[in-house]
Amino acid sequence: MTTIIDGKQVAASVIEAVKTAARKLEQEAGVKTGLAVVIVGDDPASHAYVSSKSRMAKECGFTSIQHTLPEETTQEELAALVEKLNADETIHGILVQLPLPKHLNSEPIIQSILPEKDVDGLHVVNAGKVATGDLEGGLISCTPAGAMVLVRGIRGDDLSGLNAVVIGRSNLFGKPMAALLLNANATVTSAHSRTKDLAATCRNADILVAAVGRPQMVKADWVKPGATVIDVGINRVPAPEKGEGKSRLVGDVAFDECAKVAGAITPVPGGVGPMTIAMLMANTVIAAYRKAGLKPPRF
Ligand SMILES: Nc1nc(=O)c2c([nH]1)NC[C@@H]1CN(c3ccc(C(=O)N[C@@H](CCC(=O)O)C(=O)O)cc3)C=[N+]21
Repeated sequence: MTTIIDGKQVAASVIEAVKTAARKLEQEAGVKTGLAVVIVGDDPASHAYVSSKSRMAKECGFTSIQHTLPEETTQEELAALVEKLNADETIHGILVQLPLPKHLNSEPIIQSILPEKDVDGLHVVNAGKVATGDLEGGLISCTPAGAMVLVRGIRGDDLSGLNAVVIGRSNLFGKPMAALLLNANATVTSAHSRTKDLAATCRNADILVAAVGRPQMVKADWVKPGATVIDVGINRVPAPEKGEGKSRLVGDVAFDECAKVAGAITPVPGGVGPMTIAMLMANTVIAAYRKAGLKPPRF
């Protein structure tokens, strides 16, 4: 029997733990956790993500502020807002929604966020801590952190003796994911567009993680029987069966066929996506605990 991993349910239990932690921080230290989300421009998909982040932050009992800046915002204006939020004592987490409009350079903006407020885990200080295995000291990028929670739910905390293959090598996901798996003692392969015989490489994986952005690229004959398959892809594809002009979300894994081979598999939607938002909330309350000089709970 294949386990369909319910990311929504796991995310809901993370959110419950975050709520409890936020309440405790408020009662014991008088600190209300604060998250600032910054969005530039009017891309509808980005606005949808940002409103679900703001909604979730309120549900967790945080102060949630949203800064919506016009498309024509300059680099200097955005940098000035980040500086203001860095200095704001009531804000523990800052998230600048990506991608930014094309005329803005995201890298200096991300690197200007104080590492202790970088709840996206994208600052080089936080990326470096993940790379060196200092998982208690920094903030871990939300999507790989969420994917690891799902992996641990199936395979446990210690991945000794297991082969893990991560397809994709982005700074946003593939690199930190490979580092987290390695840190949990898996034998890790980072596969990518230049990998020779990707299918054979993947068939070796006890844990297969796909983050390439190609709809349904991973096929059943790439999956080792019994493997844990984590699908990080979110691709919107036409769905004429739902009506003209309609679309649906699919992952990087051909779910129906791979589910017949895998031991456990995440669906899209309802897999890694909800975990990303849950881990963002977890990072924010962790940042608030540290600012108050308290040891944060583990999520
Ligand atoms: N600074 C920054 N940090 C991010 O973490 C960030 C970002 N920028 N830009 C965009 C991506 C995308 N992202 C998602 C979060 C949740 C779902 C999610 O909950 N997805 C649902 C489905 C949502 C739907 O139906 O559209 C699911 O997979 O079940 C998806 C995608 C965070 N991102």
